Amino acid sequence: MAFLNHFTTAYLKSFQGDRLNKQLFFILRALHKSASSEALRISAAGEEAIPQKLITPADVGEKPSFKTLKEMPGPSTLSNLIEFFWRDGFSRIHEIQMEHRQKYGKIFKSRFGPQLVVSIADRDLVAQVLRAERMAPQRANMESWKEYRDMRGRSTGLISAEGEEWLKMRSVLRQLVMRPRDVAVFSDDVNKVVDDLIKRVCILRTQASDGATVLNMNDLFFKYAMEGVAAILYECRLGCLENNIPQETQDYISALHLMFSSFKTTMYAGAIPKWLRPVIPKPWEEFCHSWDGLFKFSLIHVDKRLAEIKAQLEQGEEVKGGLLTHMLITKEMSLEEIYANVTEMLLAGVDTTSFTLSWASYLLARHPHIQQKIFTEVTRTLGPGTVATADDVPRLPLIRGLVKETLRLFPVLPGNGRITQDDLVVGGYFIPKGTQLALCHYSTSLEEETFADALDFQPDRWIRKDSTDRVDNFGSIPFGYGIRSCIGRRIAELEMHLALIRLIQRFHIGVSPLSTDVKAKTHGLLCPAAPIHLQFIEREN
Ligand code: HEM
Repeated sequence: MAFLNHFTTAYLKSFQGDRLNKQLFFILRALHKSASSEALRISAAGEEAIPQKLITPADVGEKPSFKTLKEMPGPSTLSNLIEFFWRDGFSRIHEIQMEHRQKYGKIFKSRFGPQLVVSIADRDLVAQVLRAERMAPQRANMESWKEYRDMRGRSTGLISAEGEEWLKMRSVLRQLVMRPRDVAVFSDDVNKVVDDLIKRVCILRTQASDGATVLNMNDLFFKYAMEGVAAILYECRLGCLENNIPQETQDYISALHLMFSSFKTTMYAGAIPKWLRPVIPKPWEEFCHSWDGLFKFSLIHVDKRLAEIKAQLEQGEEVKGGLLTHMLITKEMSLEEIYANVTEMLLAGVDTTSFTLSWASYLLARHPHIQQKIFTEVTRTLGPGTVATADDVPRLPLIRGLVKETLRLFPVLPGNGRITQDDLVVGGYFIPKGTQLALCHYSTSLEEETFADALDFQPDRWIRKDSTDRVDNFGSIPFGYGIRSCIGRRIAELEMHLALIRLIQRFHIGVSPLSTDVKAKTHGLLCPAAPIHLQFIEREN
């Protein structure tokens, strides 16, 4: 989901902010106040209803004490250019976030040509911005995504849609997958994919010279995540974990790799102005080519299910099914909207989940004592050999802590974006409506004030001691927050929890001598900078 990274949005929107003066701010605020006093945000499962809070002059004191964007510190355009284009800053976005936080403080600005981005690297300020969101928050300018869809006559999906269009689709989808109990029904489907994951681990380790090592875990988890999410979205199996992967699945994987491996290329597709495309055609061509591949795959699977449903109805049979069947039968979304949403969800759901699983198993391997503690919890709670379902997960707080802690240390999306829909005062600065914000989740999740010994891997820090003890959420919000947060969160958690439980039940996971100390790099998402090789040693039950 390279699109979510704040630096990728840098080119997207021209900034008009510094011009607004403080007097105008008071007039605008007064208008906003009357319009929004009773506004409540949509209440959704897992999306708390929060009274909309706009920043008013009263909030900032009778005498305005806020500063303008001109006064905000930050790196110069030139140093940014050098950092990104000469020093390959694109692969160190998470580190640059930390460096800038250190150097410029909780809030700073960066300029990328005409685009100004305000970065917010503080838990409480991030909370303030997200709590003040309106009904349909905007993440970034999605012009290039929309242009492709218009060109091909396709609809936008949740990621690329905005405003009313987005709100309509979101209200359909959130009813289907936002609550843990909505996705619990997919436990059996996901467990079948976990069966295949375990079989694959067994095959791969027997092929290794030591009979234990699986090389490049992310390759395996990529296939697992794709198979898992497709089992839920398309209600079918793709064969990713088989010895011979079917051609159409392979074509899809290539399209997906093209979208991400050429991260810079796809980023430039949006950055390069249309008039320059005849001179530099490759980025836009590759961008369109990978989208063609992704849509083609969804069309095949959605159309197949649609044909099955029609045949069943013609036979007078009762139609039963999962998510896709529900969407096709209820027709709350048009067929084009269904194509677009399953395409975007599959795109969003594979690398995110597989990187997190790779990091989680790497961390387990690096911390055998913690792994043993989790193994003990799992065996004591479930008993030997039990295949866990979603209903068991609440009784396994360390498994949940493992995933949360992994995402705190390695948030797949190290930064997220928002375009302000109101004028705001944040951290003492006046930020005009329409400003691109970058929420620096990587840096907030490593803040000592929120997480003691922040660099240490401690899954048990997420276990509540009593009902009053709340681990502060805004320090680490890997799935985002509020109405525009990750729609696939519960699906991802189900896939990760069930896979990790079974791997821990069956194997002791160790670091292979072939794997050195693996660091993170940013490649759109935060991913391992080197392949992770792990040993899987069968446990004796
Ligand atoms: C570890 C796994 C995952 C992580 C860490 C993750 C993280 C995120 C984040 C941070 C956002 C942006 C939220 C915001 O702007 O506030 C997001 C959006 C989104 N994610 Fe995920 N995600 C994961 C897995 C998935 C899966 C499995 C799916 C689909 C099945 C999915 C589908 C989406 C979609 C469609 C959006 C856009 C939502 C909207 O704009 O309404 N994600 N995700």
